[in-house]
Amino acid sequence: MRIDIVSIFPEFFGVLDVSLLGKARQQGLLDVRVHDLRDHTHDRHRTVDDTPYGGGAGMVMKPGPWGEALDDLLGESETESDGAAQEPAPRVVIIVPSPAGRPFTQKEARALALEDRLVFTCGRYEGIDQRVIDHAATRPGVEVREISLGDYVLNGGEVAAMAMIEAIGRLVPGVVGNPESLDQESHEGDGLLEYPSYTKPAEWRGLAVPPILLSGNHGAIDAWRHEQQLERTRRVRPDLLPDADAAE
Ligand SMILES: OB(O)c1ccc2cc[nH]c2c1
Repeated sequence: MRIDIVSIFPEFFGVLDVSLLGKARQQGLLDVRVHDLRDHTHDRHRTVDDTPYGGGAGMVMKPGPWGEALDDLLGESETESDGAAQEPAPRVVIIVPSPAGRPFTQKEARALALEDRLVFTCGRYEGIDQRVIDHAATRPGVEVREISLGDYVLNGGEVAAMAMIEAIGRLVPGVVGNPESLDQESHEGDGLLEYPSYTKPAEWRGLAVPPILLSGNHGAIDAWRHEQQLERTRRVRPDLLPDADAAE
């Protein structure tokens, strides 16, 4: 999978050189490229924002630099090209982190992990001129998704993009050493929250590991873990319960 990230803070993504995703990049499982939006400005101050039409507080990111950045990544759209016959455009999903977007879910992370190419456009200020998003959607082979991390507002799209890239990248086949470990996580499988985990020592600060986990009875352990998932989900996220369990 190739992932392109466009931001005015490219240094923000240095962390993608380390840990699991850094190893995946070295192994060629992920091809992550970070681009500075200001490389697509042409004035001395490398300006990327301006005042909003219609008034209001804050600044809006200018369409020009974004249009050129996406042209650079995706090739010029048909309205700019000479209209000559082209090969079918490869599919690309442009992800626009936005508090006005659709909530990001593990289900969407799984789907996006199957894509060949993602482009993250990280806005700042009051956001990106809407025409950038509208025009991007007309590009051949491009799907644009405005996605929110949750019902809160960050200062820009970089943190949201980083979270989504980690959630998606770890699901790309080969990135996580033991793919079975992904099945037991929250929001996977039956959608319940994960059960509590314990490791040595058997007692710590007067707190013992639940005896069932030391029994060696794996059928009973599985049953106990499922009940723990149900109890935790009822307590913390009843909205995730299957209808039958919710009625209890
Ligand atoms: O909360 B967010 O996910 C988010 C995303 C993008 C921008 C751009 C300016 N503020 C933002 C907030």
